[in-house]
Amino acid sequence: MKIDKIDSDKYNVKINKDEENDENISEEELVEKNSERYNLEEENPMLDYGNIGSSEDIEVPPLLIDQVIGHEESVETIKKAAKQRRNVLLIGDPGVGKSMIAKGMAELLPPEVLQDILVYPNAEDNNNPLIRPVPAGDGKKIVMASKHNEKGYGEKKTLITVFLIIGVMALGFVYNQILIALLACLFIFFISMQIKPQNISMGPKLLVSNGEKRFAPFVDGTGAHAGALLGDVRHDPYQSGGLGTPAHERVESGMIHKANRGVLYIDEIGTMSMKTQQELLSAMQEKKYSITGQSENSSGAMVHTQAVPCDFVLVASGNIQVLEGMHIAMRSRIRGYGYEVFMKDSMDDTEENRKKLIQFVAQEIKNDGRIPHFNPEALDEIIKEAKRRAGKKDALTLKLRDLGGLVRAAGDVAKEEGAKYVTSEHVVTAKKYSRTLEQQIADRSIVQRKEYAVFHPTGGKIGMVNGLSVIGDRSGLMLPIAAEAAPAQSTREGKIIATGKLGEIAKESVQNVSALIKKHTGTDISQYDIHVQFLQTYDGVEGDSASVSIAAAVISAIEEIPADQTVALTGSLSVRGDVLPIGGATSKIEAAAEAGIKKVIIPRSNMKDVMIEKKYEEEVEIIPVDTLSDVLENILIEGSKKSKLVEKMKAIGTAVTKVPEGVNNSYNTPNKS
Ligand SMILES: Nc1ncnc2c1ncn2[C@@H]1O[C@H](COP(=O)(O)OP(=O)(O)OP(=O)(O)O)[C@@H](O)[C@H]1O
Repeated sequence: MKIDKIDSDKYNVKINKDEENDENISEEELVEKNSERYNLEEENPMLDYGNIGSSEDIEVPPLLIDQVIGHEESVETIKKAAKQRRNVLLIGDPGVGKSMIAKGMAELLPPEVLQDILVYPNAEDNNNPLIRPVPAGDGKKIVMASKHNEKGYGEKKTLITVFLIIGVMALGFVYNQILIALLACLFIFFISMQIKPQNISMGPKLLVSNGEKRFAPFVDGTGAHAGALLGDVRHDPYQSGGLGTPAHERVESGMIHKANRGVLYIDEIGTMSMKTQQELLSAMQEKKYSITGQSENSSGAMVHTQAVPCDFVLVASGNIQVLEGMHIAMRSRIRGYGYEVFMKDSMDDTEENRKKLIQFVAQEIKNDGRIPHFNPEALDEIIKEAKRRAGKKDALTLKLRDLGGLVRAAGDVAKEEGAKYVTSEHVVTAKKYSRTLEQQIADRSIVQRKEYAVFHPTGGKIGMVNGLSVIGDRSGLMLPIAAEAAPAQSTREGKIIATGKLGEIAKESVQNVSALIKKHTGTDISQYDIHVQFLQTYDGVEGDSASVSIAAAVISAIEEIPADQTVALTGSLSVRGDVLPIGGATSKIEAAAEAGIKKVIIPRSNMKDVMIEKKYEEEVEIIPVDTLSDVLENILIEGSKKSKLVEKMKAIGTAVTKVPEGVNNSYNTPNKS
């Protein structure tokens, strides 16, 4: 900590020296300056492709589980779970491969133990159909044999009926009693329709068929209602007089039964009703579950089959919030008889992982089947994008569903041009088409805000700063913040009035900064009513990283020192005045550059995450900071008021570094007196 602070002071001196010439800095100089700070030249060296001419030469493993990229530990656990038939709870972001892993698990379960399930009528109790499991493949044969008997009988019956009718009509002609003969024929016809021998109407129905399956079944029960999940018995209005369809014919299996001896996958399990989760739990415990009509008003509710086997492995998944809606007993069951797996959203940027990523591209092309293969430069462009999307410099994203979208979009562009291979240019073009909704909203908001002059990236203004935020996953957004300080109306203490969704964050950061301001500038902000406003904030904006910006706006307002409008800033502020890391550094810097900002202040610890596109490197200077005083030094417009304030504020950093080594200085806030 001590060394950090001393370094940061030195660094600030360097920044200040650099800034003497900032006004006339050329694009090349700016790139050089930025590259010194965040090692541009290190970024994305080409992968050695050896004798790989295109993604066509990359082998795609036959088993789905071996196609899963970047989750080695999770895959290990899944393999263990498959061997022992354990339940699994997969927690992770959308699109990181949860359902893919569950499908892969089904391939690992032994297929030779699969069963077909037949349902038979019960002669003793019509409403209690009988269940008979048979080895996979036999179910169909049994039903076919029964149908064959039925067909033979039907043919015979038709033949006899036809003979009888012809005979009666002949007699009618002979004795000239045609009308009586016609009535007799009609009677014979009705009788023949009603005759069904016992053994034929008792033929079974195939409830679950696994005959042609090479692997254990994988059943996706996501979002299924109770009937589809647990089975149902259809309603039949013709129940009186024996005219209706027999009860066993109306029984429908549920997903839990179809998943017997395989995998039942349920995404967002926490959104399922507690009742259904409870039923699912008892099915898991008993490994068999009787089917009944799910609607109380239906005739199906009277039917109750014998217990139907449902010995499935449950793979439940969702994001971390899903745990809130999950039945406690269900979670405990998975924990006790299975594994909980937390899935990563990024992997280290190593050569091995880059190779896995190009294997992913080859897989997506093969699965899509409609796009050309990628040449090495295009593969490199995908690796670069995976780095950018990870939001960290030494990482590659594992949100591969989204990245797969870019692969397909690039393929479509190449196909439209009739190109043999997808090139890096196609990938760059595709990025424009595969922008997320949030990116499109962010882009449009920049244009709109410029049009309506919500922010002006020139000159200085008191109490107004350009904050930066992210919406969605990775879309940067300018977040202009205005603060106004007026003497408190109440004699006891001032108020912090912050409007909009980010109000709470604004209040917190003003409270955080109040102690610092009082200690180091002597200004007691409780004597002011402070108004903070986020100008034209889009609802989905996340505001954690706005605390440094709010503090800067408030200090500028109280001290009446104008803030530089060519500067944008982001960072999370600690109560001690340290600027802590935030997410989405790259997209925030790019959004600032798009908006015409010249300098962006970011937490120093985020410098390793900066991967802005080449075109922005020439447009914007990135300034790393450690403390609030560094921020003020860079954002406030030069003048005697500023120099005095920054001098005082800098005392925080120096005082903190003077804590003796070995002492945990987080509990030793310097005492000015
Ligand atoms: N780790 C991965 N390795 C290889 N391909 C992946 C991986 N993650 C995602 N994909 C690709 O993305 C597709 C979608 O992933 P999948 O449906 O498994 O994500 P998910 O985590 O289950 O998402 P959700 O929670 O939204 O259902 C996969 O079919 C595959 O093509």
